[in-house]
Amino acid sequence: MANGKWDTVLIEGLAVETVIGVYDWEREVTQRLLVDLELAWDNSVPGASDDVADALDYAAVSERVSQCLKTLQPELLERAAEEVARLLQSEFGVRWLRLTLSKPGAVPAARSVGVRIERGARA
Ligand SMILES: Nc1nc2c(c(=O)[nH]1)N=C([C@H](O)[C@@H](O)CO)CN2
Repeated sequence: MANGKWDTVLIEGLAVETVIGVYDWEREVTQRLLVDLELAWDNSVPGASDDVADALDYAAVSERVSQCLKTLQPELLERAAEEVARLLQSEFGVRWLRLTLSKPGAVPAARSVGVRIERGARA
């Protein structure tokens, strides 16, 4: 963040049911993805105004991310992550983000598998 603040807005464990996967059977079912987001935002402005219009509205972001994933129906988690990152930057003006996409059912022997990306710059 240009003003030296390192504030974030968090979304943790956002569950989205969608078609995702590379195998034929995966194109016939929905599976649960979990989305974790750290989004750089200057929280001092809404902290002073107490106005949600100054905040990064985590409810609006959650709704849009969920809609994106349900529509995209990608094969790879990597593709899903890139598209979500792109919309957060272009539609919500997020300058930096860390995004984790988990697919808890994908590897039965693992608690979860997934990808994590960071995009943009804090400063
Ligand atoms: N790096 C990745 N590896 C794999 C992915 C993926 O999205 N990214 N996907 C699959 C399959 O769809 C898997 O989830 C089925 O269990 C395999 N590897």
